[in-house]
Amino acid sequence: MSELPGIVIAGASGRMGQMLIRSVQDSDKMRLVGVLEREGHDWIGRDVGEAMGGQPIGALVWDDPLEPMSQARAVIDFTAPEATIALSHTAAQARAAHIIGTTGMTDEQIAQLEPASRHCAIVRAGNMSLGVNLLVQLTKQVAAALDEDFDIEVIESHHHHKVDAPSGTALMLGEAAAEARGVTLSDVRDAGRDGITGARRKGDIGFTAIRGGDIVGEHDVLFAGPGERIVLRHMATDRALFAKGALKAALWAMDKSPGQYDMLDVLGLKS
Ligand SMILES: NC(=O)C1=CN([C@@H]2O[C@H](COP(=O)(O)OP(=O)(O)OC[C@H]3O[C@@H](n4cnc5c(N)ncnc54)[C@H](OP(=O)(O)O)[C@@H]3O)[C@@H](O)[C@H]2O)C=CC1
Ligand SMILES: O=C(O)C1=N[C@H](C(=O)O)C[C@H](O)C1
Repeated sequence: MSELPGIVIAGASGRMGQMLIRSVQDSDKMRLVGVLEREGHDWIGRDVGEAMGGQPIGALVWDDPLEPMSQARAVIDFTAPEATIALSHTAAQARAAHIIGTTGMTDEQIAQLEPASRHCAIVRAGNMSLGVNLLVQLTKQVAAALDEDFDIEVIESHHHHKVDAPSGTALMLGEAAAEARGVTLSDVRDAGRDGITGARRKGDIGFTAIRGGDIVGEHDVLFAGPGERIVLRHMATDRALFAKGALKAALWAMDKSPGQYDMLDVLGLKS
């Protein structure tokens, strides 16, 4: 029996789920003990390698999370808000680290993760890439250096399947800018302009969401001031980037005390 730590992937048939399964299979630091899909999904009970159209890999698709998670040190979860909240209870019960990439969670849903975080480590980030997390820190630096004569806009582009807006990453960047300015994002957030909106309110942080084609994920933070503009940009061209960050977070979190963490903790970028 392998000594490598066991990993479970939730949302197995999803875009990120399948990418994560391939990444764990390619890793020599962890082993896949099972994957999760929702009750009634036609992959349930099958070997996930075969379900994905390839060779069997010895990991089954489960609808009962407790079974595979009893053998796991971490579960990686890129699904949907309601699925993530339900899974947090099982991760807590199994004392497995819960790595959450799911975006689109409301403040109320995020608060519902707190009881689980008393029993296991939770790492949650709207973007698991090194580049975006560096961009968060750069955004803080630039926003702190400029006054409100510079209007801040976060512009994000994603594929046409994406269901939430603004993206989790855009919100991370907006939070970073707001924190650096000493304001609360909900007080200055300006999203979804349409019609006679009135002039831009000084100090607002605006969000624009573009959806189209197969764009993996692009984020600009624009600082538009009198006579000059600064644009900080990240462009993701491959979802493997997010999977790489998630695997790093899983290895990091499995030995951590219960609590809530983010990718700045994992990457040692906290200022
Ligand atoms: N933090 C990061 O770095 C990144 C985060 N993301 C986020 O990850 C999430 C998933 O993205 P993506 O893979 O593109 O989406 P997909 O729609 O391709 O996959 C979502 C998966 O979650 C499952 N799922 C959805 N709702 C439920 C539910 N209620 N119960 C159980 N399973 C459920 C789906 O199953 P079914 O098909 O049966 O509905 C599917 O397998 C999104 O929130 C996205 O924004 C994406 C990339 C990077
Ligand atoms: O849904 C996606 O695809 C992505 N979602 C994340 C987000 O909402 O920011 C991260 C990445 O941009 C891809």
